[in-house]
Amino acid sequence: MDITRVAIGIVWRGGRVLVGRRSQDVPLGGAAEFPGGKCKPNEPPAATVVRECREETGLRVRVAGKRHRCKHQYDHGRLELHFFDCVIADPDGDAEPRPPFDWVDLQTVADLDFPEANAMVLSMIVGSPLDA
Ligand SMILES: Nc1nc2c([nH]c(=O)n2[C@H]2C[C@H](O)[C@@H](COP(=O)(O)OP(=O)(O)OP(=O)(O)O)O2)c(=O)[nH]1
Repeated sequence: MDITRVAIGIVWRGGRVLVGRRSQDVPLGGAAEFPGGKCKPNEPPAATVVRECREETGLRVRVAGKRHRCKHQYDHGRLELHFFDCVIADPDGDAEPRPPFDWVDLQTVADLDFPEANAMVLSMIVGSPLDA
């Protein structure tokens, strides 16, 4: 069965992370989400996450490290999810994300309605935040 590779960024700044909301007309519509998306053929997930963060939030990020990898079966397909800790590439530059993305306190993040596949990574980041 086909598996779709997805790369997702946990973008940190001063104890907060970037969170958006999925459109209503896509799978998992209306859920909270970290920036990310599907990997293009032959595209390494670390490159996907930088590209998707730029496309979705307007911000340039760099990968600080791998955080978690898991597989998850949704009704809309089977995914292999690669989660990366990321930081703003230019720490002195503008870090105002494009809506619906916004900076959210880590304490608040765990209460949001993220997709099922995020459950493990959410407890990981709350228990062990990146100092950025
Ligand atoms: N962006 C994002 N996607 C997530 C998260 N958690 C989670 O299970 N997903 C799932 C939802 C989707 O099935 C998949 C991401 O695919 P997508 O459809 O958003 O990707 P994309 O931006 O490349 O979309 P497309 O325009 O090519 O359709 O990963 C998350 O935190 N962020």
